[in-house]
Amino acid sequence: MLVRVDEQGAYSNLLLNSSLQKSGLSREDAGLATELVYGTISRLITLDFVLEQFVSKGLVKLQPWVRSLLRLSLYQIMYLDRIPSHAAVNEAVNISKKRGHQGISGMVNGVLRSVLRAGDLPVLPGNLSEAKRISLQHSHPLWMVKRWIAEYGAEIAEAICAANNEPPAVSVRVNTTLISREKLLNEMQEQGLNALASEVSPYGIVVKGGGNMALTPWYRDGYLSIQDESSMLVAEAVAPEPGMKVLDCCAAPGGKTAHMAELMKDEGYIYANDLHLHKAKLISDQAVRLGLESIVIGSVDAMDLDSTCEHSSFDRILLDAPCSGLGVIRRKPDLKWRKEPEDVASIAALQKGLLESVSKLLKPGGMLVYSTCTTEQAENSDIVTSFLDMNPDFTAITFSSPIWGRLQETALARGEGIQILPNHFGSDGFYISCLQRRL
Ligand SMILES: C[S@@+](CC[C@H](N)C(=O)[O-])C[C@H]1O[C@@H](n2cnc3c(N)ncnc32)[C@H](O)[C@@H]1O
Repeated sequence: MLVRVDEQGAYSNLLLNSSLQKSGLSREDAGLATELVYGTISRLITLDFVLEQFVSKGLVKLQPWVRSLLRLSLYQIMYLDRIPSHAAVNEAVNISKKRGHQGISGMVNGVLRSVLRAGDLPVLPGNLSEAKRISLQHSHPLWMVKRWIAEYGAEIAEAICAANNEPPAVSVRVNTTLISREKLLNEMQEQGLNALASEVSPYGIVVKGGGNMALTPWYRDGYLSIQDESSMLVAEAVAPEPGMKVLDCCAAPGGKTAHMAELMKDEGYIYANDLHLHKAKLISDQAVRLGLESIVIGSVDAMDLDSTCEHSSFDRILLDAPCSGLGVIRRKPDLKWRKEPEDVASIAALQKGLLESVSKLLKPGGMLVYSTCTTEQAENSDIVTSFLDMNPDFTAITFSSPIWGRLQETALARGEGIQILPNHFGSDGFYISCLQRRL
């Protein structure tokens, strides 16, 4: 998997899902494989910085599988307590004997044993700038660290990077049309799961060490969906009521659409649209699984919704916009190596156009929620602030969740919305802004 991500640009989350499904590994081994793949990818800059000091001909000259093997082994030595270092080295030597020749296994053995002798790593040069130090120590691209320092200051930038390297918690959203959170929580605890009520969302349960929750009968029977806790706040911010007419402009795979339908007790009408038809189909799969009938699927460019839907006709609109995704690096660690600074500017131009266009479809007195899973103000508060400047008939309103007070204490109020960072609650980075059209 590591070679395929490195060489062919494969997406680690998709590759892991498909490989683990085929592997027949036990729950524990699948968990370890996931940790090894994500951990090695997450810590790439630090691992390569250390390895460069021990591989005399340099990492680029190595065959891809040898480079990946060294990174994987060093990751275990530096970051995992449960695997004894000598076991990681022996395993690496065995693998290199199987895949290569004597010379390669000798080199792998030599490099890793020198690493062990070197003691505590990494040893960083003392003269680094703050940005460079954070980049090397927490393994994030320098441009990203610099952006976060400029936006949030060095201390928060470092906390974001550290949080991004923590394995994400598994959280599920309760389908309250079928069961209450309390009842599902009790069932889970009775079955021996380490399950706790989410402190971020009243619809969430955090499950530790429970493996893949999509394989449980609760998932099959529609009692729960797998969703990040921050992401659960978005439908709550939309606050749709039974009987309302709701538009979800960029809806696939449908997590927030389904949540809105659940909040509406499946009474009313939700038009769930996504540019990509194959992705829009995922929304109907979820709706069927969850027993939700109020969702109607569409597939057009959201820029064209204002010519296909009646103006001023929706009570609520959710624009969960396509974004750079820099708030979800914990779940998709290879994302930090794929993104370029230019990506933020180009997606911001699209977001601005989408917000302007879909806002025409909102009824006077209705509410439009703009959300993204990114940390970048260029995609968040800047978009909302400039929209409000251009549209005086809209005004930003306070998020009406019962946990708003707690959110307000921790998350940042930014540009008429809230910015949740990955270090705030250990959930995804999200931006949410509620915009009301004046009557
Ligand atoms: C952040 S994701 C939405 C996640 C979704 N709201 C959920 O909770 O499951 C953004 C979605 O926007 C879609 N998209 C991108 N550009 C679009 C456009 N111009 N019009 C409509 N959908 C678009 C993508 O296919 C992607 O599924």
